[in-house]
Amino acid sequence: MESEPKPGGLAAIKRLGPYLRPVRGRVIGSGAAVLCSMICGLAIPLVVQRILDGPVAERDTSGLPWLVLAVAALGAAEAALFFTRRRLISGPSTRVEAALRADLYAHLHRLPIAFHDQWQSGQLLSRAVADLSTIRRFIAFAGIFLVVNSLTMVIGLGVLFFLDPVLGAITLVCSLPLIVICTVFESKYSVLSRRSQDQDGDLATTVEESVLGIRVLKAFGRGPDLARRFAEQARELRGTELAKINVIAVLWCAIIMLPELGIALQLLIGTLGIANGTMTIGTLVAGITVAVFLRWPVDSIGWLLAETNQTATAAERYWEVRDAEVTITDPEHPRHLPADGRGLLRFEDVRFAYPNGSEVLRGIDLEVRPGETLALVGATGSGKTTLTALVARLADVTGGRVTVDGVDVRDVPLAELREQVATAFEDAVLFSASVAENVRLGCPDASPDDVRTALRIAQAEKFVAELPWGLDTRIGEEGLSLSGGQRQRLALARAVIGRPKVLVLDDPLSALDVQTEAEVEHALRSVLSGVTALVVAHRPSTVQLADRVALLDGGRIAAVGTHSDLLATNAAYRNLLSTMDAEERTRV
Ligand SMILES: Nc1ncnc2c1ncn2[C@@H]1O[C@H](COP(=O)(O)OP(=O)(O)OP(=O)(O)O)[C@@H](O)[C@H]1O
Repeated sequence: MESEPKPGGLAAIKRLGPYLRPVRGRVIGSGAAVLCSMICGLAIPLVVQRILDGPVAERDTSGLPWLVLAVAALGAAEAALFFTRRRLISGPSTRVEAALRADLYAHLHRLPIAFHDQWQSGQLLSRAVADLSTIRRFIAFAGIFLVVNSLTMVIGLGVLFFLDPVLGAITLVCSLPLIVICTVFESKYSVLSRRSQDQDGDLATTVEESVLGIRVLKAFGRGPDLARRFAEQARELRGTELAKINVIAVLWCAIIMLPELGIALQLLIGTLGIANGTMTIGTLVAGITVAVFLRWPVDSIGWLLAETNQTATAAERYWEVRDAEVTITDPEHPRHLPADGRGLLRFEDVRFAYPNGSEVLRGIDLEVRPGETLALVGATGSGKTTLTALVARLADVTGGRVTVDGVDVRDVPLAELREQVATAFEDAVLFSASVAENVRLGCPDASPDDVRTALRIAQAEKFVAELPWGLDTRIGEEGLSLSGGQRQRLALARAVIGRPKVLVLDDPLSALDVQTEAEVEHALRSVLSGVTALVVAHRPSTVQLADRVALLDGGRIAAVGTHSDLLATNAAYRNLLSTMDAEERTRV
């Protein structure tokens, strides 16, 4: 996922404006506090000049206590204002980070499956965590100091010109090359910064995939291969980080050398001026003190520019996700599913093509009658999963329409549609939460009784009761501590708990033994007799439990009928069934 930075990284930072607006008072207050603190620091050399050219030069200490008090007061104010800055900014910066993160997370949920198919999860993870931390640091520190330190440099130069125009001119001339060097640095560093942040995302993807797929990797002994790939990616990232360090090192060299050169020149010219009587000792010491005070604002510029660059890249990466189009949205003129509808599911001349592929479905006409269980069979890759995804609008048809009780699913508010159409997938994903919480994902308002009924329907009640804390047992990340069959039964319970009118099961029974599978199907049919079910079947045993079977071939429904009719009349169906049979025997 590597890409060169687009021009306008600063525009990406500017777009964060609406998030900063509610806290702008505190951000400006924090900037003002640190600027005043800097001004206090810059005023101290002016008092020092008075002390040297007054009490010290004239050996008269009468005015000394007030001048010393002024230095102490300015020092105390400088410290207090610095403290105020930190107190003012810490709340707003973390609040902006939290709001950006919450909006990103909500957007990720609204984005269609097609988006998630194309994006590596590690890239999303690094944007949601690392990039947003970079943005927070910028708001709390780098952004404010970039402005304040630039102003301090201008004010400091003004003070130097006020003290002595020659001292001011020396500092100015020594600072000008820095602007050229910083511009060159800017363009080089932004390319490297983007590369390293993308490589960081790739690294996160590898870690995440390895952890999720740890069983497969162990079973196939592929751990060392992955470790090598990880080491290679880590090496690439290290290379980019080293290149970044090299660029910064050149910048730092200039940033340190030029002001030192300036101080040396000030000492030379100043000493000659004192010898000629054109400058006082107080002015020279004050000038040098101001030049030394300006070291931090000047020194920090390199680092602050690096942070700004990194933030521009982070903001760009953030907006890339936020700008991704939400293609599956609520209809403008919603229609509701009829309250007395019984779940008549129809596919009318349905066509579908993936954005980067050819047409998978080429005119599907199919009806699943209310209360009927229809098994969908077809060769691998024939489009069964794709077809099932269209019912709950996990993807939208590219032609034709899908209707539930006569209403186009695209006209139904998404929340209502997904309440009435429940889907259980082949890959039973469970979350790090209790059994009850996992089941309740299908219907957040469900009572404990509803949870138990759903578990009973899915034939999961018995094994859940045997878990150490029953319904409250937390199941590990993705439910890894449960067997495949147990996970699928929980996923099934989650699908039925909301008592949907239409149930779409994408082969959710594949990991169950034949006996348990039959029990689950039997329970499903007896308890939810009013449900219309579309079941992707990979096993003859599942097919036999359905009322009718549809054969998907070449992007069309090649045949529909009862299992026995199709067996008797359709050669392609017989062939497919014998393949399924052979596969099932090898599995047993
Ligand atoms: N996200 C995607 N982008 C592009 N093509 C895809 C995508 N997902 C699936 N396909 C392609 O669409 C076709 C149908 O895939 P689908 O998963 O619907 O088939 P299936 O019949 O469910 O297969 P199986 O029986 O193996 O589960 C396949 O050729 C597949 O490669």
